[in-house]
Amino acid sequence: MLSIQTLIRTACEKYTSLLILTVATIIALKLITLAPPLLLGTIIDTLQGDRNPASSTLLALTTGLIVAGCIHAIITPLQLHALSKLVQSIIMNASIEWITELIGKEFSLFNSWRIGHFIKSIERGITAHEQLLTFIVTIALPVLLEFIVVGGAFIYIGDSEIFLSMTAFGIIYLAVTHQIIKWRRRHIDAVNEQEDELSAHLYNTLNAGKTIKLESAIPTALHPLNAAFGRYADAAVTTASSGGLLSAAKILFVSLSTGGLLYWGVLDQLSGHPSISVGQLVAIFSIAGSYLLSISTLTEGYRVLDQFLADQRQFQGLLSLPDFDRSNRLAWVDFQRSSVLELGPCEVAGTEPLRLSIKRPLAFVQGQSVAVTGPSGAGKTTFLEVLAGLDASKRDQLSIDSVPVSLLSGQAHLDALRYCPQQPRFLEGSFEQSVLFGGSASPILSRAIRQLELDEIVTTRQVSENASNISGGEAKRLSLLRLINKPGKFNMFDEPSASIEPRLTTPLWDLLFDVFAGQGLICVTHDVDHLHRFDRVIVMHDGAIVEDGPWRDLIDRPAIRLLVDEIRMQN
Ligand SMILES: Nc1ncnc2c1ncn2[C@@H]1O[C@H](COP(=O)(O)OP(=O)(O)OP(=O)(O)O)[C@@H](O)[C@H]1O
Repeated sequence: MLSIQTLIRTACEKYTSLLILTVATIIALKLITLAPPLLLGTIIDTLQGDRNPASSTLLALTTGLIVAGCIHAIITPLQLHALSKLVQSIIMNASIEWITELIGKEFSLFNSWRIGHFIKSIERGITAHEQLLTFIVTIALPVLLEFIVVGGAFIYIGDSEIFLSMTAFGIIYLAVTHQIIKWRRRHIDAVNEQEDELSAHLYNTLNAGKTIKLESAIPTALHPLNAAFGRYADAAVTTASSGGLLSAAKILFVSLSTGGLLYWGVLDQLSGHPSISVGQLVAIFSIAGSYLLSISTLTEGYRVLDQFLADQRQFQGLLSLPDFDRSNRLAWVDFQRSSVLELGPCEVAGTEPLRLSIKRPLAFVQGQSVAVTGPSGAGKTTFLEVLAGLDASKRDQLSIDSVPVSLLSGQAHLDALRYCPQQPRFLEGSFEQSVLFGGSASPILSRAIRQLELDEIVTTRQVSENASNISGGEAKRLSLLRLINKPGKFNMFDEPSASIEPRLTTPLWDLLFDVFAGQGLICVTHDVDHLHRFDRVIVMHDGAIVEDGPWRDLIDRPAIRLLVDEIRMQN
């Protein structure tokens, strides 16, 4: 997570010329805004002081006033362009960095994240940084510059006491505002929490939108969402009302300070020996007014800063979650030609019975093909994910050629243990992008594409978002290509033949046995008709391994026959 200092350092080091241009345009704007009140004051004094003022002088002063307005109009878009370019460049790079970091988190987190909630937190984290940078460059820095410029102007006019009194009053105002902002923080947190909740409900509801409509269940489905809208509205009202106090403080500050200033000016004029002319009074009043407004804008910036810190804390929480690839792991290991994957006794807890309970050590030889079967909910996917090293808490018990997987770098781990989940997932775009995720095609791929009858899709189509333009069976077949294209030492498929039409089931298994002959092939499958083709079959029930051996040795056992009947019925 980027701290405020890092944001500022990035602006100074990487975007120096943009920063200089932004600051220069801001200074120019501040200086040019001083011109109209000073010129106006001079015009008034010239008109008042001289019975026959030179018309050329007055016309020159008036022209100066108009020219100042024109310069102001020219610099403003330039300043906005430089500012937004600076802020957006920094935020874009930071956002890319954050998302890369989040994608690199542990596998298990991807199951637990509530996507809508998560998206909202990221969005708010990014917006907070954007607002903070804008605040620093457009408010904090200009107010500092204005302090110097206005201070100089008042000293020049000879009224430094007025300037000091205004500044002291501004400091009191900021202190009061600080107390209000501190008191308001819990309301802000509450509204943020409700906003995240709302986003989570919205995502879930829209995700299930098609089914909700099919079941005519809109009122039921919208109930939690509507309740979330209600809670958000309540929290938003409280926050907005508490924000009213800040507005009241601002109005009080501006009216008391400008009123006080005018009071002093009027008394000065009435004294008989005024220390300043009417024109100077107009100029002072105008410059001081904009200075006081800038001080009140500072509080708005402070409110944003406070919000930023809250969003930063939440975002920091996400970024501090454990990474999959930690440093000091072995980037490269000289594995044996035919490796052995071993898993020690371990358990994965869940609802009773245990999701997985491995009582004895297991070994998988690379040349072996292994099927994992059992009824639905037996723990097959849980087991396969442990074997693929996706469960961080079991990586110490998992080893390849006696090297614990926990010691391997992320890349070495994922190159050795390849895993194809049950649910096909794609990126959007061309075949290489969407299916191979940017990888290049190996020589074996064209044969696999032909055998799985995917030629037409691969050559003519682009996979759309959510793969909505291809069928479920096509998606499943396409998803298998990744491991075929880039096999590892052990290749694990979760239900490779699920959703595949019966006509293509045998060619699919033929392909897998052919491509992965002599390499580790481990498949979770309900496809009992093809179990005899595997060297070894592991049968699971209630999270435990109940049988393990060649299918021909297992098939005649009465318990296995019963399980096979159960699996066939579920198919
Ligand atoms: N994230 C989770 N938290 C808690 N329990 C879970 C979780 N995921 C799955 N389970 C439970 O763990 C058990 C094993 O699930 P698993 O997905 O491993 O079964 P499976 O044999 O692959 O089932 P299927 O053949 O239906 O895909 C099931 O009872 C399931 O309800």
